[in-house]
Amino acid sequence: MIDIDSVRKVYNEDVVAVGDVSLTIEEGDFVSVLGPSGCGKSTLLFMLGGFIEPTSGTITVNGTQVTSPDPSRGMVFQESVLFPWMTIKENITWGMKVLGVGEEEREREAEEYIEMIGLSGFEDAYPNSLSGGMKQRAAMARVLAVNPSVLLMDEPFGALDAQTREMMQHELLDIWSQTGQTCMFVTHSIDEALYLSDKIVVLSSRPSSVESIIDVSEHFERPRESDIRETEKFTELRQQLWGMIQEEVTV
Ligand SMILES: Nc1ncnc2c1ncn2[C@@H]1O[C@H](COP(=O)(O)OP(=O)(O)OP(=O)(O)O)[C@@H](O)[C@H]1O
Repeated sequence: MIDIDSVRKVYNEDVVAVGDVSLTIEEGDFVSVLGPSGCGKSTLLFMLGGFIEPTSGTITVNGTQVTSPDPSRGMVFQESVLFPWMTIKENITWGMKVLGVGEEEREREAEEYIEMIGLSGFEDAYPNSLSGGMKQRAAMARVLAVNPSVLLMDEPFGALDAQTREMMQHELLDIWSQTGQTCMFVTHSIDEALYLSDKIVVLSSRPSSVESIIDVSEHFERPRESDIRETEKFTELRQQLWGMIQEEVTV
């Protein structure tokens, strides 16, 4: 369980990036964060990752306070973070190597994740020879290979074309259903948040706090098909969320 308790972040003593956020995320839940531009979504995610320290308040994961980055919390960024001088397989096994996992296990795990993420046949390719979508899949495999219990994603599909983005959303749900990780997903896309999430957290404009939490799992069962986007309920929830964010922008 993730417990975010009265977390505030002030940059340079005057930019209140996160005002006062309290939130509980159950183990295995897929939670997306929406909110007006600049309301502190990425800052909140980086604090969860342990990359940035809150100015006040605490974040605990399964009872342990987050004070620094940890391999149990994997992070996927908008631009895939891969070493260009390493092959896809070397990139994926790198984190395990750093953690001291033996070669045989590294090979076995890498093969499993390469298959899971649909990159079989590209093990020995270098990142520059892959498409944007393939690079992002490899970046995800690299994070998943160290088996984090929490997956933090900052607009991971934001740089992809619409079609690839939809495919990646589907694949992410497929992987998540197999791994059961707790996911926190930051996005600007209401549709993406609705399709992927159990819950959607809407943040208010700066200084941000939790404006509302929408329970999507109440309305859509899993596994989800992409045609849930055509349902009346989806349209209704999209309009509700759009209204909330618009209201925050104009406050
Ligand atoms: N390192 C930093 N130093 C100073 N101010 C920062 C820093 N990082 C972010 N900010 C400011 O903090 C606020 C929140 O930024 P953040 O990127 O967390 O918001 P966001 O909701 O993710 O934004 P967006 O929706 O545009 O991606 C913004 O006003 C931003 O300019």
